[in-house]
Amino acid sequence: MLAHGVTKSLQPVSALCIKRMTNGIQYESGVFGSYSLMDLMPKTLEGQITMEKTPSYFVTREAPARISAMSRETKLIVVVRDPVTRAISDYTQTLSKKPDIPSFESLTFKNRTTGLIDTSWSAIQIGIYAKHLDNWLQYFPMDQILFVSGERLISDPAGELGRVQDFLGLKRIITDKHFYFNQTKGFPCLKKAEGSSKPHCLGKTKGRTHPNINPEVVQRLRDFYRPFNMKFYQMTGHNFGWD
Ligand SMILES: Nc1ncnc2c1ncn2[C@@H]1O[C@H](COP(=O)(O)OS(=O)(=O)O)[C@@H](OP(=O)(O)O)[C@H]1O
Repeated sequence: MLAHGVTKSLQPVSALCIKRMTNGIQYESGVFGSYSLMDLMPKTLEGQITMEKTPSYFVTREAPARISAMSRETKLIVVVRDPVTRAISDYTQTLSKKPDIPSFESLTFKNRTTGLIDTSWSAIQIGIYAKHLDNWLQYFPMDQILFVSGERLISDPAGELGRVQDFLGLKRIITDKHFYFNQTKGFPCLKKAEGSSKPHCLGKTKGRTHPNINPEVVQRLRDFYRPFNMKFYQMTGHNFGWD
């Protein structure tokens, strides 16, 4: 979005504080003192948009009330992907940091014999999008929330970013022309990085190879998520095509 020249990111230190503030709107620490979310936001001039990115907000129970208290006009953008793939991606990320964790299959079930899924495992819990959205809708109307399809972000990045630009009231200046498909990476990349003439792909931690998961376990997870996905499609008025 920096291509627009009207967007502004938080400074790293502020972003760090805000990230940690998910545990308390009045984040307190001996070093930083006590801040409200607004105090940490950089000043925004007319024509600028301040953006803050913290994936865990969507699943943090206290976040909607706190963000609404800061500004009820805040626009919210959430990237969602098939919750089964999301759970495997989440596991892959943890595995890359802690190679000794138990298998995906054993973490998925509370009881493998009965097929009871462990919904307290965060990799599973996060994908119950309808439940998290319910919490946000207590504070924000649906038209202030944009759900971006993680799948379409890969198959048609310009189209999906078109929706983001429309939602933010920006001119559609990011188009197909900005992207190319990088065969080595297996993902779309930018033809030119910001402030450079060189192509730019996302880093090694984005687009990792996932481990093979037992197809029966994948099927059980598909069955588990189906009703929640249906509810989510109904709430958002958008079929994400995960079933
Ligand atoms: N263009 C492009 N290049 C690389 N990766 C892409 C791209 N578009 C979407 N993706 C998908 O983004 C997934 C990683 O994003 P995350 O949600 O984990 O990012 S974040 O750290 O939470 O910000 C990552 O998930 P994994 O495939 O599981 O690694 C990708 O599938």
